[in-house]
Amino acid sequence: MRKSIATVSVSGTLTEKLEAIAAAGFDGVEIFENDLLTCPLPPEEIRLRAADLGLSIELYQPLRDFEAMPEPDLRRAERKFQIMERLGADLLLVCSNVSPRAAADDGLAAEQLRLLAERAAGHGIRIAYEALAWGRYVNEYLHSWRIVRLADHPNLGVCLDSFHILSRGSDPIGIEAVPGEKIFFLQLADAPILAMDVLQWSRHYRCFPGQGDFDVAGLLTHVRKAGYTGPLSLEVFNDHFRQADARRIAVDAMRSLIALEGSAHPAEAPTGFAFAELATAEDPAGLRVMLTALGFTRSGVHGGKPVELWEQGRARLLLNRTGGGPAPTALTAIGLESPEPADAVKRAGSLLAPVLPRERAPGDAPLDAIAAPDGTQIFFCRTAQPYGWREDFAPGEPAAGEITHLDHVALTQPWHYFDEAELFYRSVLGLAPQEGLEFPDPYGLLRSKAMTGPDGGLRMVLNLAQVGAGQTPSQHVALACDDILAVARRLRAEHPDLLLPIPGNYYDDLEARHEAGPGLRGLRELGVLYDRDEDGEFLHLYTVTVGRVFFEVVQRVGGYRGYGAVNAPVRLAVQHAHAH
Ligand SMILES: O=C(O)c1ccc(O)c(O)c1
Ligand SMILES: [Mg+2]
Repeated sequence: MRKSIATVSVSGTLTEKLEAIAAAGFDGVEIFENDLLTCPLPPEEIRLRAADLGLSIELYQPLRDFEAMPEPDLRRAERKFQIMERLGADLLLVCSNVSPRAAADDGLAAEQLRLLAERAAGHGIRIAYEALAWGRYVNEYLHSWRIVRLADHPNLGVCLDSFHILSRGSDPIGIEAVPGEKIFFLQLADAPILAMDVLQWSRHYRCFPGQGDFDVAGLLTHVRKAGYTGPLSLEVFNDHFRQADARRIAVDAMRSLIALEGSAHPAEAPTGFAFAELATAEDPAGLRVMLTALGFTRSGVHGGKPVELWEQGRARLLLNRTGGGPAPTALTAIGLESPEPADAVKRAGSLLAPVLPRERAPGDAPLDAIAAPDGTQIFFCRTAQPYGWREDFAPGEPAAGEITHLDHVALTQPWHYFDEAELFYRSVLGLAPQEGLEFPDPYGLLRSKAMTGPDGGLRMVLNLAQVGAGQTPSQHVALACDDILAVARRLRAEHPDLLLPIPGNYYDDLEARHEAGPGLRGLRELGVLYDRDEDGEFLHLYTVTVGRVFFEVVQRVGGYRGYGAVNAPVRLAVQHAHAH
């Protein structure tokens, strides 16, 4: 289907918006009235710009508060038609009346819309009538369709907007009863479920399909069944997107439509972590001490690059000293076990992820990599033969210790691009978002969302440092083990300085919340934190930060699926105290 986007969805002047939208590969645009009013170019010039960029102007919007009024304002409508003719747009969006002067009278609304459609026809223009979720009387899509049917004019149809339909909890199955040729336009937006006034929700929190909680794909199925053949057009009002880079947001928008249509290259989802890679200084003495204390050994060195392989069980860490400079240790890459790495990278490319050039010497295993929104490199690879990446390291046997594998990695996301990251991991890696959480930090708020693979094999946590919390490190590698108390005892005995100390108040509260069973005994002395849900228990500890990264050791008991979120504020507060 043709792909379009409303100019209100991206930042900039109208010409900047059009350029960004065209660069992302869209076929058309909806021109939002405010973008035209504030543009110094005459409509004829805008028309030419769009044409030069290969964009068709799909729709002009909106005409407000028109129907069911004491008098229809046809003079205003005529002026809009003239502008549209100069613009080369032949579809006008009329959104349902919000004025207190509107009458609750479907017959009157239909009569006036019919008049409008008749006038529009004289200019070769058609009218798409949209029920705003907060319309005074018309706020359900089936109501707008009843009025359109009553008006019965070939130049009048409905505009369906997924936000208005799904925010009100209307059942989109009713769309199938609307003849496809009477659906003049389809606007798509997603949103997180929020308990707030629907107008505020719509104007500030819309996001692209796949970034929120609505079943936009389900709605699209009904629209297709109805026989709609027009464009898929994104219409997103979002405070962050308005401030972000237009080109980047436009690409994100296009990714959303590709994922929604299901037209990306197919690939099986990664099944787990092959490795996590830390970029580190020339002589990462502190990091080596930390890894040794955690039970890792250096089991291999890369044949051609200053990269060390540190292993314990199936937990694998690469220390990459290529940068060599004084930059602090940072988590810069992850390797994902992929059934078919070449397919995985094709899928990522078809979803507009930047595919990184392969840098490998002859004889090295092929490594396909892409860049995640935060710049983290993601390698699709296989640890096992043939083409196992581990062979490049002349590896010895991994050490046997308590640590068994990587449980999850947590990545810090750039400020205005959290939604982009969520859609990226959802569409490219097949991860499902869990409930978004917010944690108090002594100097701000940390927003966090866990993303999990189909069988729980791959877990990632996306963090967003809100205002003030920017200094708190939240990039970390979580290591799974079967006996966290043994790990904690050894650290406590040999490297007490590497353990993040946990306040006694935390344990007083923990003992108040949970009966002191055998699981809880000794946690206070060892600095181990605890959580429990219906499915199991979770024990975890944190190390101090090395550069910009810290480690977490976790033990999952039973079917516990979370990440110890209740304990995050304690961790953040202690990290602050440590850093200052
Ligand atoms: O928020 C609004 O006013 C508005 C305008 C036009 C639309 O298509 C819409 O969905 C909302
Ligand atoms: Mg709309």
